[in-house]
Amino acid sequence: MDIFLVLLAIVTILLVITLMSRERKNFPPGPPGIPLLGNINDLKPESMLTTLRALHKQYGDLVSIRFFHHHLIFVGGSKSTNELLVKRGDVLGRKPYFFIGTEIFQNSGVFASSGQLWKEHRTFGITSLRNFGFGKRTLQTRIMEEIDYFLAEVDSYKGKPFDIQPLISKSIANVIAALVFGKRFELTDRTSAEMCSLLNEFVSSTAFQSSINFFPFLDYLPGDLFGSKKLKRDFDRIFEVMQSIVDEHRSTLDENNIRDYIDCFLLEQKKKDEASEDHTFTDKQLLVTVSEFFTAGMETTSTAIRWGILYLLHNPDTQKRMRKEIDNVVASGRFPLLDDKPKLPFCEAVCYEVLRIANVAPTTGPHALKDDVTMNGYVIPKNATLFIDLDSINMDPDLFPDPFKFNPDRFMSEDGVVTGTEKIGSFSTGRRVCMGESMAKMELFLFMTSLVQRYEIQKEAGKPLPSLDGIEGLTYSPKKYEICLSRID
Ligand code: HEM
Repeated sequence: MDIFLVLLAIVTILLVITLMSRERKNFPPGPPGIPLLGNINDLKPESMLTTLRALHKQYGDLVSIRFFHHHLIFVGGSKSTNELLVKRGDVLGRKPYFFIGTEIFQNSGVFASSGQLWKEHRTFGITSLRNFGFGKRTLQTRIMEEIDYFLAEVDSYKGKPFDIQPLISKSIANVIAALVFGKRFELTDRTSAEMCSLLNEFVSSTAFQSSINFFPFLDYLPGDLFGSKKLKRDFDRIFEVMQSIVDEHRSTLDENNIRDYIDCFLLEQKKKDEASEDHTFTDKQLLVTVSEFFTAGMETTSTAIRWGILYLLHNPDTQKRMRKEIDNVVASGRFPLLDDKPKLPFCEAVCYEVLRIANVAPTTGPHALKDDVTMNGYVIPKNATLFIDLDSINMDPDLFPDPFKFNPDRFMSEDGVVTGTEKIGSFSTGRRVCMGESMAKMELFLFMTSLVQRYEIQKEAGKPLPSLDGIEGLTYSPKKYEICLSRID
């Protein structure tokens, strides 16, 4: 009898999966996959880039992948992405289930939230952070201060080979920390080093397309094959540190001296509490938003700078040309600034080429639609998980001929002006476009130009050039490498 029941249960489950995984008419095309299991063999997080490139080549802008009964739809290409996210505007609905967003960030914050909560806190975040320089030129002063510390630390290596990752992470973390926490950490600070290391590991060791993001039950299996338990442990520690920063702010909050984003939030919370209003300015919302801003603001930009240094190492002529341009415009004894940018078009073009070719965010995070959407003759169902494949824009040979070649001149017009940068897909587009785009571009330009002005980027004598292959995770990051930075005096 028991065996009969078990068999019946198995057959029922298989039947349900089969029925749920049946594709409707005009479903976006994709590889056929194994019955019931779907395409679990076709999309491996560690080789997602190459797989998605091949799938778009074969099937076009819309590609569907099935994990058991669950459909993932990848929208690629500039035209289709714009059609969906810009022309149709308000198509994105509630965030679908994904482990990181649902279990770790509890669908709070900005990145992991949706609907009214997302709208309110995206707007509040942008407005509050702007008071402290976010997206404004006044942020330059903060970045230049950090560059001073950064270069002093670089000097201490005296041209000897070293891994620049921890230093870049901590320096970039300090820029966002100034806006969000109102303070910078010493470059030797152990907590800051621990946060950066946990977050770097988090983004390189998991992917939005990992099975744990679609099948919550995997977290309950014994052991930690899918890394979900470690992820929870690491975030418990990150939240613990963030909570202590929030507590410190709460105990020293002064309405007449608002220091940073946390203060703005706490003040808003207090006002709403005092007015006995129902509101979303909860402690959980604060903790998650602060952690998201810190993660998004630190990891992506520092990864882009690391790619930039690596590409310059591989392209010494580009370094020389940047340095010549800087030396012609910037008097010795000071660093390049944003006001110099119009006179440093090649340097700016290099930054754009780094953003394009490095593909720091190869796909967006998961999204879902409010309703079924018909496009390019296919129907994208609202219960599918949707990803925008930004890599397919940045590597589109029609937009960027010979896309795998590092060629900053593709962004230079014949009369030496920066051009064509709007074609880049790196920050996504539409309502969910990256909140920190202008900050990231500012940091990339200022860090890269100051570094090239002062040092020659070289590989360690006798060693081969480090690989330009990256590690696929939540972001696409370079493998660990060492460089020598020899001072130019
Ligand atoms: C090179 C650097 C960066 C790249 C390539 C990048 C890329 C992106 C992309 C592609 C998205 C869209 C994600 C999606 O739709 O799921 C995004 C969202 C976001 N980014 Fe960035 N980002 C960078 C730097 C920054 C910085 C410096 C911040 C500073 C706070 C930031 C904050 C955010 C936030 C909060 C979101 C979520 C926006 C929303 O869902 O409304 N990013 N970023």
